[in-house]
Amino acid sequence: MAIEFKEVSFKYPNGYLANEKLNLTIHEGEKVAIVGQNGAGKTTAVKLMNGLHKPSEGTVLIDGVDTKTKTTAQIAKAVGYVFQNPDDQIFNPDVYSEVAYMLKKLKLPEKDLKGRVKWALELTDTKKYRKKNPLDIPYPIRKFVTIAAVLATDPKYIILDEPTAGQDTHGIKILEKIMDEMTERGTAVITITHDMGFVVNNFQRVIAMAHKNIIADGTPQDIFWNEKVLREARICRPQIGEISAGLQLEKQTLYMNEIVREIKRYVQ
Ligand SMILES: Nc1ncnc2c1ncn2[C@@H]1O[C@H](COP(=O)(O)OP(=O)(O)OP(=O)(O)O)[C@@H](O)[C@H]1O
Repeated sequence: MAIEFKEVSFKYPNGYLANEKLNLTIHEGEKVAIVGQNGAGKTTAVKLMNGLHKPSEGTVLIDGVDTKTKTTAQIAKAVGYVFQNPDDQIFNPDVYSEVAYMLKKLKLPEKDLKGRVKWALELTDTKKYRKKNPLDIPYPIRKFVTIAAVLATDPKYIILDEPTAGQDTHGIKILEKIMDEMTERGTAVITITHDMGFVVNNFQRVIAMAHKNIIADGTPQDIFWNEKVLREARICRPQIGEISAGLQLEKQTLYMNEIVREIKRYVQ
């Protein structure tokens, strides 16, 4: 079971080509970060995954089914997409209704609906806001409300578009807990982010995009020690990597525990 892109290109109605011949496979249960400069085509690519966009050329398959043969609503049952801007997603007058909305549409029995909403609100730490108007709560929490609304539908694949934007350390911890819980349940988590520290701490697979295309797909080590990829995707090596490079350690690393071990070896 997988999301597969085969030579996928996408052109916006104004003729702008935003993705060009993308090839990609993401399996159920995988955790993947997508990184790259602004305008590289990341959001366009993930919208192709859940049918918000259909390819201009090539094929997107969800568990073997061509997205062109399904409506966005049908695809969204398997592939949940959390918008970059929560205000593009939220339209209900209170948090509980927002999280329950899709489940009502799917005609889930009342008991199951309540259980799912409770679970999603607890996992995202938004339960205490359930009676509030989403517009009256701060942006980072509003973002978690939109995550809860998608989690509640229990998708096989979940896309988080820049979930780290505006989050403090507490918010990042909640995000990490959500991603871990989802991958444990076998859900694939696909995350666009500009926070490279978050990437190395949470992902073993990183896709780097630049100029409408995927320029690298590998481990954090493959991505962050490749100067050409860093330059083209206009991304920075995470701080631990910079320190490691600056100190010219024998074993270059991106990870805190490893750099501590390496430095201890020098001072002992
Ligand atoms: N509706 C649209 N019509 C025309 N061009 C668009 C449209 N939406 C996006 N684009 C263009 O497509 C390109 C890719 O946009 P996309 O949002 O996929 O990039 P991104 O990598 O997600 O960037 P960011 O990190 O800034 O969100 C950009 O140049 C953008 O201006």
